[in-house]
Parts: sequence; C-alpha cells; structure tokens
Amino acid sequence: MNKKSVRDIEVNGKRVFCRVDFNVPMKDGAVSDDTRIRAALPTIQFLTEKGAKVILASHLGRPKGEVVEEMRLTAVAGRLSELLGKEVHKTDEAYGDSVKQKIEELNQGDVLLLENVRFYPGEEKNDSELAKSFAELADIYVNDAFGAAHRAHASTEGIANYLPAVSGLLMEKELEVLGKALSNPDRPFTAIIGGAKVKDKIGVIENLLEKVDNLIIGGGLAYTFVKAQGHEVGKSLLEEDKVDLARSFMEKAKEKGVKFYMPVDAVVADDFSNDANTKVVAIDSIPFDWEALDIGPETSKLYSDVIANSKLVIWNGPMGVFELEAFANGTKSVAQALANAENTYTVIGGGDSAAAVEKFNYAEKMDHISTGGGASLEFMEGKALPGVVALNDR
Ligand SMILES: Nc1ncnc2c1ncn2[C@@H]1O[C@H](COP(=O)(O)OP(=O)(O)OP(=O)(O)O)[C@@H](O)[C@H]1O
Ligand SMILES: O=C(O)[C@H](O)COP(=O)(O)O
Repeated sequence: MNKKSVRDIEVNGKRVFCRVDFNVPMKDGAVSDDTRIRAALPTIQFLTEKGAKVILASHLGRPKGEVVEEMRLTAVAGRLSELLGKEVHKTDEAYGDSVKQKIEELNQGDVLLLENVRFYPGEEKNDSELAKSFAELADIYVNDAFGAAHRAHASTEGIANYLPAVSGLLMEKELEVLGKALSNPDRPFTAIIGGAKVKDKIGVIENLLEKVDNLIIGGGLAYTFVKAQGHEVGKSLLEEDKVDLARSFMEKAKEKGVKFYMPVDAVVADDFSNDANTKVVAIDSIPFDWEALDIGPETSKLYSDVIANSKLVIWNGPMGVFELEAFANGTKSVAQALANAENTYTVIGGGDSAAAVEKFNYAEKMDHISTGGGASLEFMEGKALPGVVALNDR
C-alpha cells in the first residue's frame, strides 16, 4: 500500500485520534455482535503498547446529527474494556473543553472512547470546523475504520487535513487483501455476486468482469439475468429495466472469455415465508405464480465445484433468502464450499455474506472477512475511498 500506516510513525507519548468503525448491531442496550470491535483490537493494542494516549472515535447508527440516547457508545466502551482487559474511559461528547480536559488526564497507554461522532450535524457534512475541533484533541490521526472509508465525513476525511494521517492495521489489511485480489489475483479467480438487486451491484459486476475468470450469479438479482436468458421468472424479484443490462453483461463475459455461471434450478415458493409450499424446479420452469427464493441443489453443486477449482474467491451477497430456514441451503452450501476449499483463498465482502458465514459457523474457515459492507463493495467497484485517499502517502 502506498499510504503510511501506524507502523511508519512514532506514537510514543503522542495523543492519537483513532477513527474506528464501532457501528455494531445492538440489542436491548447491549452489543449483540462485537466482530468490528475485535477487528480493531490489533491497532488499539499496538498504540497502547507503544505508549500512545489513544482517543477512539466512531459512529453508531444514523442519528442524523442529533443526540439519540440508544445510539450512545457507552455499551461499546464496556465491551471494548472487556476485550482489552483494561479500563476504557468514555466521554459524553466528542470534542470541546471537557473532552480536552479528560485527554489531559490520560496516561500513556490509556484508552478513551469519544461519544458518537454522528450526534453532530457537521460529521456527515464533512464540516471543516468540526474536523478542526477533532484535530485539536490530538497530535496524530489514525484511520482504522475501513467500514466507513467510503464516507467523506469530518472524522473519516476532513480531520486528515489538519494532522499527520496514517492508516491503522485493520485498514491496512483490508486494503492489502482486497487490493491484491483486484490487481494481482491468483487464478482461477472467481467472484460470487448475490443479494437482492442488480441495481446495487452494477458497478461491481462491471469492474469484476474485467478481472475474474469465473463470475457466479445468485440471489434475488439472478432472476433479472434469468429473464435476460429468455425464461419466465414468475413472481421472483425482477428489475425489468435492467434486463438489457443483464444481457449485455452476459455478452461482455463471453467476449472477455469470462465463464458466467447462472442458476440452473431454483427453490420456488408460493409465499414469502418459512411455512410456504416449496419445490425445486429447473430454471426454465418457474411457475408463473411462484417466486424463486433460493438456488436449487444442482446449482449449489455446480457453484461448489467452481469454488473448489478456484485459487481465489470473493463473495458478496447471499444466494437466497438465507434469513428463512427454508431458503438458506444455497447460501449455506456456498459458505460450506468456501470453508472446504483448502487451496483457495476466500474473501467475504462484508454485509450479508459475512452475516451468513457467521450464522452457519464457517467464519473461522475463511481467509478474510471484510468488516466493510458498503466500503468493500465500493472498493470492488474500483472506486477510490475518501477515507483512504486522505491519508499521507509513503
Ligand atoms: N431470491 C431472492 N428473493 C428475494 N430476496 C432475496 C433473494 N435472495 C436473496 N435475497 C435477499 O437479499 C438480501 C441481501 O441483499 P442485499 O443486496 O441487501 O445485501 P448484500 O448483497 O449482502 O449487500 P450488503 O453487503 O450491502 O449487505 C437478503 O436479505 C436476502 O434475503
Ligand atoms: O455499517 C457500515 O457499513 C458502516 O459503518 C457505514 O455505515 P453507514 O452506511 O451508516 O455510513
């Protein structure tokens, strides 16, 4: 990576403003999934061990510039403290004199978590005054919030104008893994794209078609491609206005010599529920009043074989409505094939695919699970991430 990291600078005795992505799921006031907190530990521990005063900042949810009590970071500080095995100080604000005072009182190696930066309207507007107020708290800026790197906000981008700005270890790892996949992949290189809508995946499909050997399509968006093949899709998800685009992707794949894999069968249901009547049908035989909610067993087998014969696989988006047991098999089989593929480097592109891998207990078996949903998607689209661009070059 051509950006400086925490490894390249001296942090001993320095106040370090470290932006992390602690935007974690909460339930009944407690953190219900601490993956993102655990992912930030290496950087936090690196900084504390080197004798920095660590000032952590994050957003949680979308409070839209106002204080929302349930979106305070107090419970997150508690969980972080358990994971670090040491006290984590917490302020009820994210800048200002009382915060400065607290920082003044920190010893080297101490950790302080600021309040949710999105309680301030200036955060999402990337307001320069707010960015300066954050910068006044510290000597160095570290961005470890890969999950929020696609946002140009005051704590992810603006602040980098006023302090030496470097990446954290998580940020560095995410960029290295995803960057290598896109610039110098081991081959055969396979991308699996699922999820709900073609509309959300246009950019990523376009970009990956230039890079991969195999492109596998699944999930709700597959049925727009099935329609483009000339089959009827019944009540399945369909974006009529994207059928031509889907066809052009298939043509482009052919031109480029990319193998384009589509479902050959599907699990169809007469209702969007776990208790629906279901059956497996060939892809050209979806009944007009049923909807396809998962890939079928033949497709699962086909996709698993492609995965087993790949050296590198990137996966973004579930193969079916995996939240419902009746339509989880396709997603589970892809996760299992990835887990079993011993000579394959497996990258999970965050969001729902990461949730699915966790749910089916295959997380340990994956080589890299990105902490970024939207961020990894934008990266895979080939877009520059503002939170990365803003960091100092090597
Ligand atoms: N055949 C299908 N019909 C309807 N919905 C589907 C189908 N297959 C998958 N889905 C739904 O798609 C949703 C996930 O798609 P979505 O595009 O929102 O997320 P994603 O691809 O994982 O992206 P992100 O990384 O942003 O979370 C899931 O909730 C899943 O139930
Ligand atoms: O959860 C995420 O993808 C990141 O934390 C970014 O959150 P946002 O979509 O609310 O900006």
